[in-house]
Amino acid sequence: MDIAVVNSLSYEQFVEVFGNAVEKCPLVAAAVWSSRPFTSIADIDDAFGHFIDSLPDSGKEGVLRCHPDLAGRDLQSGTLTADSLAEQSQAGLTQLGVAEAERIAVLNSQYKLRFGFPFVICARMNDKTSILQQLSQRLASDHAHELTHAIGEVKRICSLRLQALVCPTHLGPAQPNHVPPRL
Ligand SMILES: NC(=O)N[C@H]1NC(=O)NC1=O
Repeated sequence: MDIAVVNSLSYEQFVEVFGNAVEKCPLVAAAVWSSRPFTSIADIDDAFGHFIDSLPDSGKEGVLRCHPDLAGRDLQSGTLTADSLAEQSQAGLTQLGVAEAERIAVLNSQYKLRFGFPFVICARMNDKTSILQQLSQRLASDHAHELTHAIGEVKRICSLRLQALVCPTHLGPAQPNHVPPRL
């Protein structure tokens, strides 16, 4: 879908297409629709990012709480969203050994107990080793830093989901040696 098509979507259609850009938070897409017309994917991405940043801490925590645990119950019971399943699978989290699965489950519980929201990381930019490392490291963080870090990861996940939905064409003609926008 290109930008012109995105800009032509009704809000119902926009929420249908982008409703899971932020995991299980269609409200974000519903709010971002007001920022049309968009000029590029980067522009859409900025609108999602600004809306998330504008939330109070309780709203940011709410966004995090909509995320499933990595390698958690939803993965085992087959109830992950298609986006999340593809991401967790790419990071190798569907292929964990018994010890690795146990370790991530223990760390996920400790993390939730400490911060009151689940550990969130952009699975597509990591593998199971770096995820386990960062989970241990971030457990030692303080609440304010961790909230900021986790929301940064939500925005990374969102950027990659947007890139998969919108093709990088612009309203103007393609430039030679065109470099796609960095998200
Ligand atoms: N908990 C968590 O990080 N979940 C997510 N990460 C990601 O890349 N996709 C998710 O669903």
